[in-house]
Amino acid sequence: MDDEALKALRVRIDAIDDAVLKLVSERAGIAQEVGHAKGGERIYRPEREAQIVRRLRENNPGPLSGDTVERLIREIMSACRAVEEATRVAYLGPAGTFSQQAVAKHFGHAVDALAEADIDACFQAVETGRAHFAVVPVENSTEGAVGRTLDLIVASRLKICSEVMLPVHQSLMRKHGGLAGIQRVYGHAQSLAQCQQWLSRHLPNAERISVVSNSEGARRAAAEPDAATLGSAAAAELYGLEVVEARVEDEASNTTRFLVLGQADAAPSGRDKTSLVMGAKNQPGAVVKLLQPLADAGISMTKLESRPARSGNWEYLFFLVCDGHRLDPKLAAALAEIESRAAFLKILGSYPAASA
Ligand SMILES: C=C(O[C@@H]1C=C(C(=O)O)C=C[C@H]1O)C(=O)O
Repeated sequence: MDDEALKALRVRIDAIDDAVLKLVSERAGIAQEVGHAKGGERIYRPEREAQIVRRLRENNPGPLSGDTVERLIREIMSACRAVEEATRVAYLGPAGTFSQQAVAKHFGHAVDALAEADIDACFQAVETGRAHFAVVPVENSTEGAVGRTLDLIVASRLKICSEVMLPVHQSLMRKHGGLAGIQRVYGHAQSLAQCQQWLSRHLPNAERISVVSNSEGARRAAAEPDAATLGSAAAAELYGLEVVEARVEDEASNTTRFLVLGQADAAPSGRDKTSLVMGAKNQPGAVVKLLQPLADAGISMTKLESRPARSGNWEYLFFLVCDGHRLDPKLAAALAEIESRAAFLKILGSYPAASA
């Protein structure tokens, strides 16, 4: 391309950037007005943001991917919210964890992300008002449920107001060098489990050491030249490590689902999910009886998970996710019927279904 042609294209790009800036500024101004109209109510509206994301994904003319369009509009909404108030979001720290990535994916970068020591502290941060929201992992497509999150949510008064699906790619990282000479591999138990086949094949003699977080593994690997760690590639930059091999997870579609917890759940968005937990009486057919009202109403259940209730042996709690909002008349009726049959029922929240 000759210099003149390049120059002409850059003039067009500059004009577009000026227009983008003008429009984004105008958008922030309107969001500010909406914020004032809300008058002290909470600013973040997950159902509205989900609708905006869905509409733009549907209207996406290309060549940008749907995921990219979502990332851009979420970042713009993040910036617009920040003009109104600094949203504080607690997550399972330290920095560099997948939980921090989930915060950025959902809330964008214009929030105060607070790194907490454990999942308990994430709940407490919102319960005590130190944070507005918490983002906590609840299940992984390879490794299953995160028990601590389920146990805490039963007792907490916090509500689920959103979900975040994060594709999880594990990297093997070390201070310097390749696979040769790696004696130990650090990682969070979930990460080690997600990569066990790969580790057995490529590093059969390395010891696997479970640590509280992948970031702790990164911290150790940075100090131990014969050690490596698993974790998000973001940690490599943060801790001065080299990525030896990217995408070492056994399942290419490895995804972790996170919940956003707040003081209230979300209003209907048009495509929602509802999470609930119920206690079954210790009787034959009790679980079937509890689920029957959903089946009768033609409501599909996307998840059923059982946990010991910890209130005596052989008592179980059932965590259930179904399609629909608790305010939809059909689901509301089914829930009322379940409540009349269950030893215990708690609705954990209705929230927009994630688009990807
Ligand atoms: C502007 C609003 O407040 C927040 C910001 C939004 C945005 O930037 O589009 C959307 C929903 C809210 O989280 C609104 O509710 O419309």
